[in-house]
Amino acid sequence: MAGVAGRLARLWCSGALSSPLQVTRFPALQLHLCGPAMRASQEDFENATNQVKLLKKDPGNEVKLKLYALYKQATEGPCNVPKPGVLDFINKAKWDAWNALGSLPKETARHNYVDLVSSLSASSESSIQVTPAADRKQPGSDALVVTSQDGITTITLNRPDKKNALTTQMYHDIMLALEAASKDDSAITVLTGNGDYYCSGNDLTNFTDIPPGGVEEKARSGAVLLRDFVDRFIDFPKPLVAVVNGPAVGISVTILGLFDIVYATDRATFHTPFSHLGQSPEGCSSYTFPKIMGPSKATEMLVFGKKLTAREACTQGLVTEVFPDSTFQKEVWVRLKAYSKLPPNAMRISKQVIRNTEKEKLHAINAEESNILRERWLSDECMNAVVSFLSKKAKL
Ligand SMILES: CCCCCCCCCC/C=C/CC(=O)SCCNC(=O)CCNC(=O)[C@H](O)C(C)(C)COP(=O)(O)OP(=O)(O)OC[C@H]1O[C@@H](n2cnc3c(N)ncnc32)[C@H](O)[C@@H]1OP(=O)(O)O
Repeated sequence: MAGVAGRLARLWCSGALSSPLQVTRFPALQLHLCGPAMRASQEDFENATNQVKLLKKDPGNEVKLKLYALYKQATEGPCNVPKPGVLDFINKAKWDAWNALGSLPKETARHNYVDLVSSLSASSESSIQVTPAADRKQPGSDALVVTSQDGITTITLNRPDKKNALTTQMYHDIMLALEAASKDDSAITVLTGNGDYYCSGNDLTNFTDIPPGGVEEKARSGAVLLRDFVDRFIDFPKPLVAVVNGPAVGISVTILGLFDIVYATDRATFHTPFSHLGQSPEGCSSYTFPKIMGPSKATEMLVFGKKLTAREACTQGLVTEVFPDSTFQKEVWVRLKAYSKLPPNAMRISKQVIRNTEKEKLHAINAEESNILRERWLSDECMNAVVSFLSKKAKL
């Protein structure tokens, strides 16, 4: 718990709380006790802590301190640490905020925290809404945030400083999240990214963690992971929507052929530079792309690494609809919320009728692509491209 609180504190107190005058004059907290019917569950609370990380608007110092205090009270109870010195402005402001909650019960603090996050989310332009309880496992790291509301489960890639590049942990977490979403009571599942990128594809540092079995072992396990990962998309039983909030690279583009709908901001681009990287197509794109856009356009993308704009990708049929960046989030979520109210069983069955005929073929293609890529990863062409990127000599 201290770790989460620490991260929250670091996240919000680093720059924003640098003015001690500003933070020390916030008014006393207006808190009220709530009855049993108003209590938030532990899961609501955990969802709210995830939601907080996705707020797009800075809520201001006072609110940040309120959140900090409520979080501490909800997780640790009344303030129990020594008061920081008067010159330690930031920690003193935080201590004051926590201490001001007195003996407020943990449950009430949890409820007030959820309430506060909920009001912030409603007023922010974030695409993600505060989530009610959903019967699902949370993935094991902050790099992926899963929320559920209004019949929509949203899986958000949350490594904006690394352009949402996919670590091996994230592949595993996405698989877990898809598994849970396939069983929860949501009607639609969405994959999106936090920050300016949708996803920059495979994290190239995945190549640096070589096990005792050497590079062959690494390539072998990488191919198994890739195959499992793509299999989950092939088999996903409910409508799967990509909300492409910015540029997309590599595997985040190829798997779009397995989504049911792809909405993109006009700022998005679609780039599969496999030859540049000494690699080969995956995500079933060797089959879905020629089918979607014809073999020649698919070759331009998958062999020559042509980067498509959102509008070009829409013309080619890879993207369903493009929205102006300024209204993207609003328009897309209004649309998805309306769709999510349709009868969920009918939607699921209709999706399966559309997709099931291809499933067996897609699994075979996935297996083949993964095998070919395993060999590619051992090639000089691939090694050189990865070393070049990691030594900052090359970018796409
Ligand atoms: C044998 C191993 C197997 C492992 C298991 C794998 C299982 C599945 C594999 C599936 C295979 C998929 C194939 C692909 O996805 S190919 C595509 C790979 N992606 C790339 O090559 C993109 C590389 N990134 C870039 O070219 C540029 O970063 C960018 C995306 C064009 C953005 O450029 P920009 O100038 O705007 O931003 P920065 O470069 O400064 O990026 C900010 C920081 O983010 C780091 N970053 C970005 N993308 C990646 C990435 N894909 N991998 C690792 N790191 C990435 C970048 O280094 C910066 O970090 P820094 O701030 O620390 O310098």
